[in-house]
Amino acid sequence: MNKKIEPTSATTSGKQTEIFDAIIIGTGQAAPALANRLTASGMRIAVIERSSVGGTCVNTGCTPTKTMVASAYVARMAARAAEYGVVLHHPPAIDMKAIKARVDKIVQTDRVGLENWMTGMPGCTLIRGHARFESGNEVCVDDRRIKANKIFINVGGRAFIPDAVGLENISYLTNTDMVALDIVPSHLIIVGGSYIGLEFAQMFRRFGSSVTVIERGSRLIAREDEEVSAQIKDILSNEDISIMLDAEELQFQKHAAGVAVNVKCKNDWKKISGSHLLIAVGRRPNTDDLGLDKAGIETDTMGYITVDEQLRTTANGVWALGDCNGRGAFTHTAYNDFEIVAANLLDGETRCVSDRIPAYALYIDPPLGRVGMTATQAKKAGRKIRVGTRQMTRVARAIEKGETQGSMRVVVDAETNEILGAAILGPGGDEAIHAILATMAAKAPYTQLTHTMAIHPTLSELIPTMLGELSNPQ
Ligand SMILES: Cc1cc2nc3c(=O)[nH]c(=O)nc-3n(C[C@H](O)[C@H](O)[C@H](O)COP(=O)(O)OP(=O)(O)OC[C@H]3O[C@@H](n4cnc5c(N)ncnc54)[C@H](O)[C@@H]3O)c2cc1C
Ligand SMILES: NC(=O)c1ccc[n+]([C@@H]2O[C@H](COP(=O)([O-])OP(=O)(O)OC[C@H]3O[C@@H](n4cnc5c(N)ncnc54)[C@H](O)[C@@H]3O)[C@@H](O)[C@H]2O)c1
Repeated sequence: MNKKIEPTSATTSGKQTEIFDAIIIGTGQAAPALANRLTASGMRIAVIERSSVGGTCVNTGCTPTKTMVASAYVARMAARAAEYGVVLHHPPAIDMKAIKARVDKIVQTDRVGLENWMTGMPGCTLIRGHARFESGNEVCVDDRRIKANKIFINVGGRAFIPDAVGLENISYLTNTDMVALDIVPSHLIIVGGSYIGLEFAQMFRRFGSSVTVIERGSRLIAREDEEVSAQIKDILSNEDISIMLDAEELQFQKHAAGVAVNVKCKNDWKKISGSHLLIAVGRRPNTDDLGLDKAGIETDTMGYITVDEQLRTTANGVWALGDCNGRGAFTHTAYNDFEIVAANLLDGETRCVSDRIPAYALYIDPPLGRVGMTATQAKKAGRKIRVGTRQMTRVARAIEKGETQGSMRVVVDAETNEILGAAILGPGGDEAIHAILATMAAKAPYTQLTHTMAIHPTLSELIPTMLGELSNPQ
């Protein structure tokens, strides 16, 4: 049985102050693991959460969306069943309430598991409410005042809502509303053609919605190389998702169908109407209501907390982890922030945020796995590069699976043979990319992979082949 360690208390200006060894604000993706390490080292800690334990990832981000992506994949394969010689006697239908029930069950299991884990840690007190700094080492939660010499901020972010004509007069959805839907919108209009917009676009198209994506840029998911953006556009267009690029200006109005959007694309105004509108144009950090000024914690103009390489803020004894520090916007970057802070604080190491190799995936189908630099970024950084590519139409496993959209690309430093980055857009691309990530982390030359026997038939077996056919230096 866990032994509970109680906080001590002191009285400051008539108000009882509870004293802990450490405070964690927000139960994002760094907090639970950090709480575990801190309490295991004997500290008494307070963890403060104003909403659902597990934050964005568990409740309104990765977990519900990837659960929905799985349902959307089944819907797609059911619709394509005849191509595989599988005869369905009735056309497949979508039961959105059942999809939502599956999502809710998985989310709840994760959330409750995390909550039980944290409340079961000896010396961990979970406080419900909104935390605000009173000073560099004091935090208020409603009428409770708590103090600690170490404070960790893991407050995450929320959907950014742009200033746009008419938006204040209509109802719109964010990622939080999307994962709570138990109906299929007849026409979903999505503003924003990046991670959130594209994942929801494809899944709701597969559930049966008409979908229009409106993107301000001249291409989708513009952080990627142009060829990758173009292939992603083709994948979505092939499923009859309508895509409007170069949307310089938007105006919103109520409409009998739900909402109308006037879109100015290259000086030409177009009007579309739909039943539902999703705003997916980025995130903003939850730092505007934290009282950071009282603690001397600086932010940039967007509200991201300024941190150094070890994630220390400008206030002594205060760290910021996860999306709120602007150094990453993924669950794995938040978790890596925990690993850096815990290693430096508890294990005597000096790990830095710049040591990590950028890596992420876009969960459309097929998924895009990404590591390191794109070819464009590598060239901008002044590197002489060699590029390898292979289309999925030339990958045996993709052909056998009937999933030949996409390609893989790798960027190698022409002088050092070091792998600088890669993109795998294809079935299992989110998993296969890890072989390249591990090779990069080991700082091994690309020839390490060309000399490794791979398993047949896999997508990964073509990585050495692709590396054996690199372009001339460019
Ligand atoms: C739709 C969607 C899909 C995503 N899919 C993926 C994916 O597939 N893979 C991936 O890696 N990333 C994904 N992300 C991003 C990922 O969810 C975040 O990067 C991740 O949750 C990291 O968050 P965090 O640790 O910074 O905090 P969060 O998870 O945002 O949690 C912060 C917590 O702090 C609490 N809080 C805030 N302010 C206060 C306060 N003042 N007092 C008390 N509590 C407070 C909040 O209630 C919240 O619970 C997705 C995001 C979205 C929106
Ligand atoms: N698979 C994943 O790991 C995953 C999935 C979802 C979200 N996320 C995280 O969530 C974060 C937010 O994702 P996101 O897609 O909302 O934001 P984003 O910042 O990645 O992209 C926003 C997109 O909206 C466009 N845009 C901005 N203003 C616009 C306007 N007025 N009209 C039309 N288009 C406009 C931008 O050009 C851009 O393409 C990401 O940075 C990512 O880290 C990750």
